[in-house]
Amino acid sequence: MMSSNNSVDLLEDGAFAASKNSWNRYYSNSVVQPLLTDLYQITMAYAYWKSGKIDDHAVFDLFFRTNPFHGEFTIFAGLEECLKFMENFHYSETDIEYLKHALPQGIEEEFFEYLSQLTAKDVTLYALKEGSVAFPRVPLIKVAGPLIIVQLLETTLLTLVNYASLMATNAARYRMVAGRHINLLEFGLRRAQGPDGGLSASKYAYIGGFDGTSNVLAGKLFNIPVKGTHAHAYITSFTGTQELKTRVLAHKETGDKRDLLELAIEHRVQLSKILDISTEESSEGELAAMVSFAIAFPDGFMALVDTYDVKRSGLLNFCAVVLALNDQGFRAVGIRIDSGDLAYLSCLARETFERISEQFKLPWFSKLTIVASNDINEETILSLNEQGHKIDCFGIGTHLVTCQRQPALGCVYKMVEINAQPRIKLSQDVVKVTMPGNKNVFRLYGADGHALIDLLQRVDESPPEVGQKVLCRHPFQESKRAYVIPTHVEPLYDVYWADGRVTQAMPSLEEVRDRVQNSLRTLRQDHKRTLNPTPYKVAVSDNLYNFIHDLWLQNAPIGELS
Ligand SMILES: Nc1ncnc2c1ncn2[C@@H]1O[C@H](COP(=O)(O)OP(=O)(O)OP(=O)(O)O)[C@@H](O)[C@H]1O
Ligand SMILES: O=P(O)(O)OC[C@H]1O[C@H](OP(=O)(O)OP(=O)(O)O)[C@H](O)[C@@H]1O
Ligand SMILES: O=C(O)c1cccnc1
Ligand SMILES: [Mg+2]
Repeated sequence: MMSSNNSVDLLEDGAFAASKNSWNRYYSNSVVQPLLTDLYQITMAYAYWKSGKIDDHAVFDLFFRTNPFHGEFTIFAGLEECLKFMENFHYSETDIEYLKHALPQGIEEEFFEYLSQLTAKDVTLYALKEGSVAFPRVPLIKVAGPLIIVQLLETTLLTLVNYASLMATNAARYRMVAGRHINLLEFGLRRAQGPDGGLSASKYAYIGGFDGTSNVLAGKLFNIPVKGTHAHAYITSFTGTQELKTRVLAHKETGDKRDLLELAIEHRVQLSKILDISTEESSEGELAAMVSFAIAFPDGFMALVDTYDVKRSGLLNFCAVVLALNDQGFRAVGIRIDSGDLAYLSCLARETFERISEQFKLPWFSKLTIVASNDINEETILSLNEQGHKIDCFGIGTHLVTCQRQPALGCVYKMVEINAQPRIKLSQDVVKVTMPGNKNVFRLYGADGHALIDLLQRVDESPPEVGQKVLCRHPFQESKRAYVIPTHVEPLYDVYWADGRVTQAMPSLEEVRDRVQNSLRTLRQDHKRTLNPTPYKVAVSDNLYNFIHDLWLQNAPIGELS
C-alpha cells in the first residue's frame, strides 16, 4: 500500500510518521466566516437592533430530534471548528461594504458601525465533549449571550455541527459492522459534496474510526494517515511488455541487478501449472504494468487485480511479480479487488496465496493484504460478514461521504430563554416542541457500568447524586417515569468559550477519535445493533417536567368549539 512515505509498508506502521506536525492547529477554513450565514440572521439583527433589543440576553440550544441511519445514537462532532469560528468572528470592511449593498435600502449607518465592532466576546458556549455519543433532544451546544450575536451564530454553528456529526456517526457505524481488526480507508473525495465536503468527510471519517484517507490535503491539514493503491488506468496504460522502459531491479541487500520481467515470466510459467491457469489467458499489458509498479515501489507493491479477470489474469500476474520481487529481497503488500463478488474473490485470492505460501515455503505470502472496494456500504459489509470473506481492508467512498442512507442530520438551534424568561416553541408534532429554559444535562450510569439515561434539569436544580434515587420523567408522556439510582453521574457540559476566548485545552484529533470508541463502549449493545436497536432514554427531572407543562398550558391558546 502506498503512502506519502513510500519507503514504508503503510499497513504495518500506519501513519505518515515523518511529520508529527499538524497544520490543523493553524488551519481555519477561510470559508467559515460571519457572512457564511442566512440573510435572515442579519435582517433580524437589524430589526433587533432597531427595536432596542441590544442588551437582551438569550440562551439557545443546538440539538437534533432523531438519530440518523435508523440508529439510536449519534456522535457529536464539529466543536473545534465552532470554536475557531467564534474566535475569528468579526465583520471585515468588505463584509460591511457588501452588506450595505445586499441589505434592503434605508438601514441606518449606525447599525453598520455596530456590526463592524461586533465579536463573540460576550458569549458563553457550553457543549458536550467532541466525539461523545449523543441523543435526541439533548442540546449538543448551549449558547448564552447578547441576543443579536447569539442569533447571528445560528446558521454557521449548524453547518459546522450537522455534517460533522452525521459523518462521524456514519463512520462509527462502518467501524462497528467491520469490527476492530479490519482496516477502513476513506476514498470519497471524488464523490463528496464539493471540495469542502470532501475535506470534512476525511476529517470526520477519521474521528469516527477510519484508519486513513486517500485525500492528501486532509493528510497535510489534519495529520491523518494518507494511504492508497492505484487506479485501473495504470494497468490499462500498458498494452504489452515491450513498453517497459525499465526492467531492472537491484537486490535490496546485495545490490545484485536482475531483470524483474524475466523473473516474473519464469515464475508465471511455474505458477500456471500449480494454479492450473493457462498463461495464454493472462494479460501481457497487466503483467507489464505490475512489473513497472513493483520497480517503482518495491517495498510497497500493491496491485489492482480485477482489470481483466481476477482468476485468469490478475492473480496469476500479481503472484508472479511478488515472487520476482522476493527473488530481489522485497516483500509485496497485497491486492485490491474493485469489482465482482468480493466474498468469493477474496476467498479465492486467499486460497491462492496460501497454496503459494506452502509451495514456496514463504509464510508471509499467505498473509498478503486483500483490499476490497466498489460501492461498499454498511449492508454490504454485514452481508460479506455473513457469507465469510478474507478481506483485510475496505476502501469506501461514495456511500460513506455522501451519507447516502441519510444525507442530513436535522440539528436545529432554538431559543429557550430570553432575559431570564423561558421560551417554548409549540407544535402539533410533539417531537418539535422545544424544552424551555436554561438547562443542564447529566448522564446517569447503571449498576453494570453502562450509560442508562440522560437527564435534563433546570440549571438551578442540584445535580443528581450517586446512590440517590432520582425521578426521571418522559418529557411529554405523563405516565412514563422511572426511578434511577445512579452508580456514576457524569455532567455532560463543559464551558468551551467565555470572556472572548477558548477556555479548554482542545484535544487532538487522535484524542477525539479515541473518545468516540470509548464513549460508544459505555452504550449497551442493544442501543448499537443495526436492526431495530433499543432507543436510549432521555428524560427530564420532575421539576423540569412541571415547568415545561405549565409553560405549555400558558402558551397554548384555548380553542373554541362552535
Ligand atoms: N459477495 C457480495 N455480497 C454482497 N454484495 C456484494 C458482494 N460482492 C460485491 N458486492 C457489492 O455488489 C455491488 C456490485 O456492483 P456492480 O453490479 O456494479 O458490479 P461490478 O462488480 O462493479 O461489475 P462491473 O465489473 O461490471 O463494474 C457492489 O456494490 C459491491 O460492493
Ligand atoms: O466505490 P466507492 O465506495 O465510491 O469507492 C471509491 C471508488 O473510486 C475508485 O474508482 P471509481 O469509482 O472512480 O471508478 P470505478 O467505478 O470504475 O472503479 C475506486 O476504484 C472505487 O471504486
Ligand atoms: O488509492 C486507492 O485505491 C483509491 C483512491 C481513491 C479512490 N479509489 C481508490
Ligand atoms: Mg467505482
